[in-house]
Amino acid sequence: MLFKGGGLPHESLALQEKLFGAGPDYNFMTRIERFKNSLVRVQHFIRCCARYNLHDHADKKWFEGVAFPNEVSVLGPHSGMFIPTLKEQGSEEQIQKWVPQAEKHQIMGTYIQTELGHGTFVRGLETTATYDPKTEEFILNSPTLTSIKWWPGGLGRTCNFGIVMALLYIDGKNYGMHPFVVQLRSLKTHEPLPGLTMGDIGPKFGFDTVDNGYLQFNHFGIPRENMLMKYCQVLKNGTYTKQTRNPKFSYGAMIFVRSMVVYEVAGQGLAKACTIAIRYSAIRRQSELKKSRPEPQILDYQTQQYKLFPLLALAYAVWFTGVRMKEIYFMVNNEIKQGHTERLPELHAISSGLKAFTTSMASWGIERCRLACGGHGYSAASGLPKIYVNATGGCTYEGENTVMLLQCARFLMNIYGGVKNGRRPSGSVNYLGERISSRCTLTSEFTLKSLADAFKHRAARMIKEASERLNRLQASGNDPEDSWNLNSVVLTKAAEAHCHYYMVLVFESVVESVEDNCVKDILRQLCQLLALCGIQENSGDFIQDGFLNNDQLELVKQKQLSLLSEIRPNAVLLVDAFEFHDVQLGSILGRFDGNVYENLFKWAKKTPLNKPEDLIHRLLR
Ligand SMILES: CCCCCCCCCC/C=C\CCCC(=O)SCCNC(=O)CCNC(=O)[C@H](O)C(C)(C)COP(=O)(O)OP(=O)(O)OC[C@H]1O[C@@H](n2cnc3c(N)ncnc32)[C@H](O)[C@@H]1OP(=O)(O)O
Ligand SMILES: Cc1cc2nc3c(=O)[nH]c(=O)nc-3n(C[C@H](O)[C@H](O)[C@H](O)COP(=O)(O)OP(=O)(O)OC[C@H]3O[C@@H](n4cnc5c(N)ncnc54)[C@H](O)[C@@H]3O)c2cc1C
Repeated sequence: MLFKGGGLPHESLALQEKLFGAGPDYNFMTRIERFKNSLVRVQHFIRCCARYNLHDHADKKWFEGVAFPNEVSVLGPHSGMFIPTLKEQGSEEQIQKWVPQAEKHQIMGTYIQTELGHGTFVRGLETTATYDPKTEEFILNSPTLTSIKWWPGGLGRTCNFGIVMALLYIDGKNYGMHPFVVQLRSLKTHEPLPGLTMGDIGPKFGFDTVDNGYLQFNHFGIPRENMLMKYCQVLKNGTYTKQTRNPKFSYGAMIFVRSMVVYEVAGQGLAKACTIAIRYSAIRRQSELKKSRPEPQILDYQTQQYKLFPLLALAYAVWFTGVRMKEIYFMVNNEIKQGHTERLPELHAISSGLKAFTTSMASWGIERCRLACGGHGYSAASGLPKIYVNATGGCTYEGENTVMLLQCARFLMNIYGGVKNGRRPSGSVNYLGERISSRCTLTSEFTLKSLADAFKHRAARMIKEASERLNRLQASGNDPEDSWNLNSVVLTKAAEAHCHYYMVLVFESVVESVEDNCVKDILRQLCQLLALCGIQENSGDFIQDGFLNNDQLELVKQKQLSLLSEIRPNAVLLVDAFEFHDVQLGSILGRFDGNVYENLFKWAKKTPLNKPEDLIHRLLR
């Protein structure tokens, strides 16, 4: 119950739906079959929402976790981007017009921003929306090959609406990127409307159940009322007005998804992979530890523990950080709605940084879980390939990770520059205003405070050095842009150090808040392991300025190893505590009942290659 709280009733309801749990095995389907099967489940999900009166987004999420295990359905872009953008960027009238239809799934939408030629550089997008006061329409056009919209989820076959990000032109003047609500397909025939060329972009690394698509506009007219007008308006006569608000408000949908991805993608993905690998390691027996004794569970090998327990600690850390990230998003977004925009830059920085840091760590961790399962980990029956291909997409979509770290670094450089000029930082960066201690106080007790302080020191030092290096590059004659580029590796590492510190701090605060002493002790061990592994893996960062000495590093190593034995008795319980149902894991290796071998054999017998098939038979005869 540490994790699920009020969500369980909805999950149990979803698990009762036969269509979700049973049905054909995903691994034996072609891409088209996977896509069709997902659509069937989407329709059933929509029926369930009506039947069980599921309106609240969180309630639906619990349901979705069972209906679409380890995959994104076309409902992802619809409920994760289309509806939030309508709500955040639409005027009251626009919200009244479209949101109820969208929430009842009478219209299905997506978020259409990326183009063939540009994804990262939003200011480089080329699609135009030119206002014509005579017809009171915006004319959407794709002027070049590279301006064709490319990637939006659900665009290929499913969605009949989309929010299109396009450059607004009035009277020859470019007003920059704005969001437009565009009907794409007929509500009767589902055919693309005249003036639109659209389809699916083809097979991908993962995301098989989503029809990521392309869209080319050929002078396609939409009513004036379809520009989302909460922050900027175009009047009938073509007059452009805007509130004196931050132009980056039109990037709000991206901040929202980045904030959610930490928990929904990185936290969930890694926790599932750890559940599979640790349960399987308790079932699998191999080799000899002692002569003439039964083969041990592979989880008893110290090397196996060394592979998996740090990932378990990381899974807990990312999960808690994801929950905190969501809370911060909703808190700051409420402030923004009330006109207080002061914390927007910090929200942008921390959501960009954590999205990048946690999805990269989770991808790496899921792959390590697969390796830790040996041969059976390589089989699709492990469930790990599906978890990996979907989670690793999070490193690219919603802002490529390096680019996101650089956004975070940009904020850190601004703050550090301010501190140098006497400003006091606050929130997640308040430590940049503190004096950095030059020696580490770490002792063999390894209190969580002393561990967090070590990460604080590392982050503060790396940010300071990145800033000083930037200044030196400029002082030696490079212009600001070249200096930034020549310093960008150092900047990304400073941003990672900041995110790492943030994650350790969140974990520490969760441990401190737990009242049950037994649970607290176990979580403390995990938090210590997370921090100690972070120190060891990045030991250069901690010894470079003499902060940590060799004796302390030796203590770190010793404690890390002793924690492995301390965590071992609770390891399986710690993954059971995530409370993933077998349907959500989709893994034979990670089955709750541990009945791995019998089910692997049954599963292999069902593989389509074992069915009589004329051509294969003729070729082999
Ligand atoms: C409900 C549950 C949800 C579940 C979610 C999980 C399920 C997922 C399902 C869906 C699956 C996939 C969806 C994927 C969808 C997409 O990928 S949509 C496309 C996303 N595209 C991107 O993310 C593009 C990335 N690029 C950018 O964001 C920007 O172009 C970039 C920030 C890189 C640069 O923007 P510029 O305009 O060029 O800005 P700069 O000149 O660099 O900076 C100017 C200042 O603006 C600040 N800034 C930038 N962005 C923001 C922002 N979003 N908010 C606030 N402020 C911002 C920046 O820091 C600069 O500030 P400064 O001048 O330093 O003070
Ligand atoms: C599964 C998936 C789903 C998606 N869904 C949607 C969707 O629903 N709607 C939508 O609009 N888009 C969607 N996208 C597109 C996605 O948002 C973009 O692919 C993403 O933002 C990365 O942009 P890019 O492809 O231009 O990468 P690129 O920018 O071309 O990245 C390539 C390399 O260049 C580097 N690079 C680029 N710029 C810089 C820089 N300034 N500094 C340093 N390095 C740089 C990157 O770090 C990277 O290594 C989706 C993508 C994927 C993979």
